[in-house]
Amino acid sequence: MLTVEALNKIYKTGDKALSDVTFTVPKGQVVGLIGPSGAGKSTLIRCINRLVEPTSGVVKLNDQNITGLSNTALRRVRRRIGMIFQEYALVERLTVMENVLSGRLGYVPFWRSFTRRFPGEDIAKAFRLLDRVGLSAHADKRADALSGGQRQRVGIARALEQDPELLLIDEPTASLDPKTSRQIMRLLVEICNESGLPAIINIHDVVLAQQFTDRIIGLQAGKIVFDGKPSELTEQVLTQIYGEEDWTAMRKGAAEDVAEENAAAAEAKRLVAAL
Ligand SMILES: Nc1ncnc2c1ncn2[C@@H]1O[C@H](COP(=O)(O)OP(=O)(O)OP(=O)(O)O)[C@@H](O)[C@H]1O
Repeated sequence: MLTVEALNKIYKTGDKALSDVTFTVPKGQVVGLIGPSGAGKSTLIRCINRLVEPTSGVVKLNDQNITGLSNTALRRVRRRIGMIFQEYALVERLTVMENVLSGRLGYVPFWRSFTRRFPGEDIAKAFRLLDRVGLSAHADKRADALSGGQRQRVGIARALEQDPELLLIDEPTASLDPKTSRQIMRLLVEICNESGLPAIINIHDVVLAQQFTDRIIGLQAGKIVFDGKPSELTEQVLTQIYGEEDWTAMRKGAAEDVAEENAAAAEAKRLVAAL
C-alpha cells in the first residue's frame, strides 16, 4: 500500500506545486491521475520516489517512510518502485531480453551487470514476463526494431522484472495510437489487479483513464479536487477541473478518435469482403 500524507511542494522559484495532498492506494488498485497542465501531476509522481524533494509531508510504501531516508536507503527503496515512461526509455541497441533484465541492475553486483551475466532465475522470470506481455517471440530482437506498442510492453516487463511493490507510470500512451493505447492500458490494469500491485498513472487522456482505471484522482493547482470512481467523474466535475473550453475540446478530440477508428475498421471490413 502507498500512503501519501499532507504532501506539500514549493519549488525554489516560489511555485506551489502541491498543496496538502493526502491519499492511500491499496494493493492491486490502479489510480489515474488527471488534471490540466501545471496541476502538479508530474511533481506528485516525482515526490513519491523523491526524484523531487517534497517540502513537507510523508510518503510511505508498505509502512516504510520514504521521506527522510538517507541516500543509500533511498536507493534500496527505489528498487521497489517500478517506473514506466512515455518514451519507453529502452536501450535501443540492446535486445528485448537485455532490456528486461536491466530491471535487475539494482540487485545484481556491479561486475555481473557489467558483464551482463544475470542469475538463471532472473532470466527465467524475464521469459515469463515477456510471455505475459505477449513478446515471447521477440526476446532476441533489438529494441529499435519494435513498434511503439511493443516497446511499451518491454517497458512494462522491465519494470516488473524489478519485483516492484508500486508502479509509477508517466503518460504511458502519449506516443501511441488510440487502439494501441487501449491495449496497453488494459494490460497494465490486468497485471496490477492480478498481482496485487498498486499503481499511479499520470494520464492526459481522461476518456482512457475513465475506461480502464479503478479510481481517478483529479488535481488542480496542486490540490486534490476529485477522488473517486471513474463513473463518478461527471461532466460537471470535468468542467470544474479543466474549465469549460478545454474540457469541450478534449471531449471533441476523443469523439473524433473514435469516429476515425470506426471508419478505418469499416474500410478494412469492406476490403476483406471484396477479396
Ligand atoms: N523544476 C521546477 N522548478 C520550478 N517550478 C516547477 C518545476 N517543475 C514544475 N514546476 C511548477 O510546478 C507546477 C506543477 O508542475 P507539474 O509539472 O508537476 O504539472 P503537471 O500537472 O505534471 O503538468 P503537465 O501535464 O503539463 O506535465 C507548475 O506551476 C510548474 O510550473
